[in-house]
Amino acid sequence: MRLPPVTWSDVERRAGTVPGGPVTRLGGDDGLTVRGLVTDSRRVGPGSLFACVRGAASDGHRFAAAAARAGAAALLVDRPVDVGLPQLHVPSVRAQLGPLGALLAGDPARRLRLAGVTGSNGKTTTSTLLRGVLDAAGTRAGVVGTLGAQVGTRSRGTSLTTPEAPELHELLAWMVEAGAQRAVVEASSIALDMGRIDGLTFDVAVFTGFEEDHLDHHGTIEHYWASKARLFERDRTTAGVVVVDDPWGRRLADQAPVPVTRVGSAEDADVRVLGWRTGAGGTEVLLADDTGGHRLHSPLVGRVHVPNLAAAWAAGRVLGVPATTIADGLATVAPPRGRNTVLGGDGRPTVVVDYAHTPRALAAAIATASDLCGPGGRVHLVLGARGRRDRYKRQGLGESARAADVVWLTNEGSHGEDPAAIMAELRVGLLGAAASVRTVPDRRAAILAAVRAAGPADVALVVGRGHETRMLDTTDPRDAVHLDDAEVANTALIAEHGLPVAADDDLAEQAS
Ligand SMILES: CC(=O)N[C@H]1[C@@H](OP(=O)(O)OP(=O)(O)OC[C@H]2O[C@@H](n3ccc(=O)[nH]c3=O)[C@H](O)[C@@H]2O)O[C@H](CO)[C@@H](O)[C@@H]1O[C@H](C)C(=O)N[C@@H](C)C(=O)N[C@H](CCC(=O)O)C(=O)O
Repeated sequence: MRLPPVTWSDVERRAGTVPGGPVTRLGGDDGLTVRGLVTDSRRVGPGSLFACVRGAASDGHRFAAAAARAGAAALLVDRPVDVGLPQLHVPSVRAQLGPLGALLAGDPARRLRLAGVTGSNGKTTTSTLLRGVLDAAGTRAGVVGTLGAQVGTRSRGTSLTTPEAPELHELLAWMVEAGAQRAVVEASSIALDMGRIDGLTFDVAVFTGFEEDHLDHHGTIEHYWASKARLFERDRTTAGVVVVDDPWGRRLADQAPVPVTRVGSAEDADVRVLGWRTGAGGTEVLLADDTGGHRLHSPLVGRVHVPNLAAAWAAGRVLGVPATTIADGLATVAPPRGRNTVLGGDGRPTVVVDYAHTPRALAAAIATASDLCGPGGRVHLVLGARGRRDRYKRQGLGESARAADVVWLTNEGSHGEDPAAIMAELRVGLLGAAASVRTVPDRRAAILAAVRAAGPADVALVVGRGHETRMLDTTDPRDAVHLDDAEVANTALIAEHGLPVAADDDLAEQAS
C-alpha cells in the first residue's frame, strides 16, 4: 500500500518525543517529505526514510549508500554518514523505530483497538481464535503473527512472528484500510525485548504459557520471562489474561500491575477448565466462570488447544464480547495451518503435522497423537531439530520423544550445522528408551517411512516445522528449498495407503 508523505519537520518533532538525548537535523529543509520508514536497504523505494540500525550481524549505516542509490530521500542515523542525503541524527535508531514507524504509517494504531498475545507455545492458535471471536462479534479484526497478516479475506506474508516496528505499523495501516476496527498482534519475547511493539497499547494482553525457549537470544530463562512480562506493564495494556497452569504463569498473574483474569484447571482460576475431550473431529471444553458453566466446541484437534481455547474465551469476555458470540466464533475458526493438522484416517493411518519444537510442546503433541490412535495403535514420531538455534533444547526434545513408540530421527533444516551431529544430540535424550529409534537423514524419506510403517490404528506425527514451506541446510538463505511436511505426508498417504475407505472418529476424554 502507498503510505502518505510526511514532512521532515514532523519527523524531527516525533523523534524528539523519544527520551535518550538530543535529535539533530543534518540537512533537509521543511519542504522535504519522506514516505515510509524502511530498515532494510534492499526494501528501500523512492522517497523512503532509511533507518540505519546497528544489528548483531551487520550495521545498517554501511548500507546507507545503497539506500540512497535505491531512491531513499533521507536517513535516520546514530552517527553521521558520508552520503549525500539529509540525515536525522538520534541517540538510538532502534528506539525510534516504533514512534517513527507509527508516524510514517499514518498512526494506524490510533484507529484500532489492540489485543496482544504472548507465550512460549500457543500464540498463533490463540491469536487466530481471538480474531475469530472478534469477527463473530461484528468488529472486523486483523491478525499478525507467525502465519503472516490477515484481515477479512486478504493476507500478507511476514518474515518474523512480530515484524520490526515500521513493518508492523504498515500492516496495521493495511488492516485499517481494509475496514478493521481491531487487531490481534502476536508479541514474541524477542520482539518485546527489541522494542518492536514499543508505543502500542493493548486493551488486553494474553499469556498462553511458558517453558524454556529462545535462550540463544535471552541468555537466561529469567530474562526470557521478564521480556514476556513486559507486555503486562501498565503502559502497555489495560488488562491481562494469563494461563496459570505453569509456575511462570502463576508468577506473572501474581506480579502483573494490571487486573488479570486467571485461566486454567486450578481451583482458583477465574476461567476454570472443568473438563475437555478431543478427537479427530475437534475439541470440546467445559469452562466455568463467574457467570456459570460454558461448553465450547472447536474444530481444532488436540489437548494442547484446551488452554488456548480457554484463553481466547477469557480475552473475548475481557473485551466485552457476549458469551454466546464467543462460543459461536470459536466453533467456526478453522485450525491454523500446521497446528495439529490432521490428515488420513478413514481406514488409513492418521498423520498429524505440528509445529511443536520445544520439549513440552512435543510431549503435548505426542499425547494428542496417542489420543488419536485406534485400539492398540502406536505413535510414529518424525523428529528433528533446527540447526544453529537453541541447541540446549535437543536433549529435552529427545527425552520427550521417549513417549512415542517409534522415533524416526531426521533433518529439520541444519542451517550449516552437521545434521548427523544434531540427530546425535537428539539421540542422547532417547538413550535407553523403550521406543525404537531409526535414523533417516532425508526428511521426505523419513516422513514416507513413518507413513509406510503406520497401520490403520496408528498415528504418524511429524513435528517441528508446522506451516513452514522452506527448508535451509546452509547459511545462505538463497539455498532454501521447498519442503511442506503436510504435502509430503499427503503424498505418502496416498502412495502407501490409497484413498480413504471408511469413517472413524474416536474421542479421548478427560474430566479434571
Ligand atoms: C535477534 C533478532 O531478532 N534479530 C533480528 C534483527 O537482527 P539484527 O538487529 O542483528 O540485524 P542485522 O541482521 O545485524 O542487520 C542490521 C540492519 O542492517 C540491515 N541490512 C542488512 C543487510 C543489507 O543488505 N541491508 C540492510 O539494510 C538490516 O535490515 C538491519 O536493519 O533485525 C533483523 C532485520 O529486521 C532481523 O532479520 C533479525 O531477525 C533474525 C534473523 C531472526 O531470525 N530473529 C528471530 C530469532 C526472531 O525475531 N524470532 C521472533 C520469535 C518467534 C517465536 O516466538 O518463535 C520473532 O518475532 O519472529
